[in-house]
Amino acid sequence: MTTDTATAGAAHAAPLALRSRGLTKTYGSGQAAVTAVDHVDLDVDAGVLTAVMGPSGSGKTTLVHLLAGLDRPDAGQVWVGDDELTGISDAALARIRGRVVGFVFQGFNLLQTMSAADNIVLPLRLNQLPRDEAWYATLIDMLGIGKELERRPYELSGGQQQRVAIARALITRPRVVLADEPTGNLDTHASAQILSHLRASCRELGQSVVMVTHDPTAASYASKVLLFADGKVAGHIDNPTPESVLAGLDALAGVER
Ligand SMILES: Nc1ncnc2c1ncn2[C@@H]1O[C@H](COP(=O)(O)OP(=O)(O)OP(=O)(O)O)[C@@H](O)[C@H]1O
Repeated sequence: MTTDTATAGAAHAAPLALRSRGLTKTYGSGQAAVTAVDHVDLDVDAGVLTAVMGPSGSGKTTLVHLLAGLDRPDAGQVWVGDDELTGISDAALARIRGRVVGFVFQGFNLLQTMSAADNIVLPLRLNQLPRDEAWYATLIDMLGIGKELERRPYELSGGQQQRVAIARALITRPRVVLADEPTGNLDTHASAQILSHLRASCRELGQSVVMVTHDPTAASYASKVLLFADGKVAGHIDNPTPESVLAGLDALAGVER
């Protein structure tokens, strides 16, 4: 992810999964106003895993909700590929969002009355998209959930549920998957598995993933870490390691090492 100042709509050498210009969101008004996202320009490369890190309250969740079209900005624009998510009707937004954006949010509810398999294909039904059996089989195989398909979510472990949620996010082949703390409640082993799957879906399947995390180890699975502070992009780290991420966060907080 870069913060270049290329004009919106200009040709780019590398394909972009996601783009924003002047993205701004303020909560409240008057003295109580908080600008959670403050004129953010982003270019997210296609086919890579990007992590977003920063202090609590810096605006990360607000940012991914705006990028996903789950929330409306006060100003600015968002594009997923060539589709603009801003400045369109709710109906048009829902139509685009259902087809081009996938979500993996912490505690994102799987429907308990449905089997894992039915949960996974639900976005296809909701968006009247055809089922691609080969793609379904690829996802089940990559995520290792072949034995879990007929079980209900409450019969699955947290890690298994999260893998089902990832399959559901990927089933429509969305251009972008946005994930908010996708490993927040998982143990180290389950986290490593989920992150490997997300990274593999980028490397092997050309998926683009933007993931908010507080965990430097989780962030080190990404190709790029975006550092976010006070609603703004404060820098980024290429090819991150847990150490370089910690150093970046310390620098952000003004901590000497
Ligand atoms: N619905 C809301 N109403 C009012 N203020 C909000 C709302 N949602 C978020 N905020 C405020 O906006 C700022 C950014 O919040 P946000 O949740 O985006 O931060 P974050 O970086 O994701 O935080 P954390 O890492 O703690 O989850 C915070 O000051 C928060 O209090």
